[in-house]
Amino acid sequence: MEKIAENRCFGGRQLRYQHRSAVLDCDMTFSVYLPPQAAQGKVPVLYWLSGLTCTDENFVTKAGAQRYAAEHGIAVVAPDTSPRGGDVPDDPQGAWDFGLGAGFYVNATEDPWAKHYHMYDYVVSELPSLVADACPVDASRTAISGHSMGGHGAFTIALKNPGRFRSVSAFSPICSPLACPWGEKALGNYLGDDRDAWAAHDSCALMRTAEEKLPALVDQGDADNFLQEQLKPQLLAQAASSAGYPLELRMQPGYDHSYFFIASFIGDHIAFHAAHL
Ligand SMILES: N[C@@H](CCC(=O)N[C@@H](CSC=O)C(=O)NCC(=O)O)C(=O)O
Repeated sequence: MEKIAENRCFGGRQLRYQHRSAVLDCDMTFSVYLPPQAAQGKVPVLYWLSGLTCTDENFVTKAGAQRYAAEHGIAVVAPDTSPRGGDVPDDPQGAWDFGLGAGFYVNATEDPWAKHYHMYDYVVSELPSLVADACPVDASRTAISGHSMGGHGAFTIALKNPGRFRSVSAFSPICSPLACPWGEKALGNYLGDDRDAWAAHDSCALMRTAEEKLPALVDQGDADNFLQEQLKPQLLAQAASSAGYPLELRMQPGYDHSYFFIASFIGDHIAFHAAHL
């Protein structure tokens, strides 16, 4: 693994690494913010999963998270959103909602996607091991968050890995890929036609049977143009209510789907995770 960038930021360091991924069979890049406290010893860590079309850099350059991560002494890891490289297949029509930049945090089982598209294993296994080797983080104090497709990733990964995370949050998450066009396209292609296989990556389905109940926060803008057709937070609220899951869903008036929304509330999310780390 090679460090390819380092910038001083709020007394800490914003780092970027490149490495060969065995799980994805391609070269990958990820970013880590280390707060000033990391100079003295291990710090808790927040994994951030980005949305469709993003690389590791969107969150790092647009969310303004470093100020709050420095305040609370939390490292923040931001991976890319899909495998990358010339031999990684993309959407045949070049659409932005599938393929490159749209790995959906699952392990594809269908060709031609199955060779590289294993973002679930990458985020759950390979990446934490690389981070632990390179950075002073305390893996026993880990939280996860994300935006849109990354909110789906954060919730499904937290729900599928009890004991691993202390808290989970999301901005504008895709709440049920079983029930929206983005999810149907991605999971249909990556996992095939069997919708039972999709349910293993659906936050609502997973929440209904969850044994571990993590502190959970969701922010959703009510002026988000993807709200009705793709995101459907009411489905997550219903699943949480029927399962007795402690989800706080905050509808934020006038906010859209952009990083301006994330930047407005990322401080709340980092404080929320800090309280549980
Ligand atoms: N290019 C698209 C818009 C795509 C978009 O809005 N992507 C979001 C995530 S959407 C769900 O996963 C995003 O985070 N974009 C990156 C950014 O920096 O804003 C279009 O043309 O509509």
